[in-house]
Amino acid sequence: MLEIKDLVAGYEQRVLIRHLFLSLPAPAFVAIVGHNGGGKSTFFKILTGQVPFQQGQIWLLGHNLQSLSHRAATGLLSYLPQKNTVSFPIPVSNLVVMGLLRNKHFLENYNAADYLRVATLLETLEIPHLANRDFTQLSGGEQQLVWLAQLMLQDTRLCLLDEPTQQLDIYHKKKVFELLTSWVSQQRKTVLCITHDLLNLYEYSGYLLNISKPHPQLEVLSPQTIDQNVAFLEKKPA
Ligand SMILES: Nc1ncnc2c1ncn2[C@@H]1O[C@H](COP(=O)(O)OP(=O)(O)OP(=O)(O)O)[C@@H](O)[C@H]1O
Repeated sequence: MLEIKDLVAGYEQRVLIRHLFLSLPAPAFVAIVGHNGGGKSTFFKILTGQVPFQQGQIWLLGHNLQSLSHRAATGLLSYLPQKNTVSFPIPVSNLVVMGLLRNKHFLENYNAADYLRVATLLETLEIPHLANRDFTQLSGGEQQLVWLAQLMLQDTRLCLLDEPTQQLDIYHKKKVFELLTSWVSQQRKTVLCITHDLLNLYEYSGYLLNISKPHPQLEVLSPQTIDQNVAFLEKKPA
């Protein structure tokens, strides 16, 4: 699914990722953790082609990342950034349906079946009441759930989510982690999820990648590895 060999990356003089090796089986849930400014979002920006890397090789579903253009558009992966803004009024269902954009021909309209899929997803996320609301007037947490619905609609094998539970209340954090891990077990998706909510992960299986460690590697998610990583992250960053 995802093979990384000797990745070195960062910005100008500051190297953030040093000699990262990773071999990720599919499907899998991976929690990506680390201190603020440690390079987690940068790692996703490398995978989506927004930030170049200095050294190494990345293979995604058998494709060499450097030979691919417009990766997100190819349908290989979907990506939910940490900050996503909309500056014009738009009903929630019209924003979510755009998750189907890559399946459409130029100028092809969304149809009733598309909107039915949107309605079903909004039900799954327990936000059907938001369907006709103006997105720009929603709370931060409500907006986050709407973006998640749009990402789900893209239906890609690899999903990258940058702090999808950041603004959610306790109930919805739990609900979203349940949903993400169920995509893996039931729909065979591979989900890479940047999060600071380690304490929400005790009951799930998958992996943990701590970008702040000197030699980050996949660790099997378990109460023990969560506790070890919490203890590590409680210390001042090096
Ligand atoms: N375009 C850029 N040019 C130069 N430096 C950048 C750029 N984008 C991010 N950085 C720096 O790179 C470092 C890592 O940023 P990144 O957003 O990857 O961290 P993060 O681990 O996702 O942090 P957080 O947990 O706070 O979201 C930060 O110090 C940031 O200031």
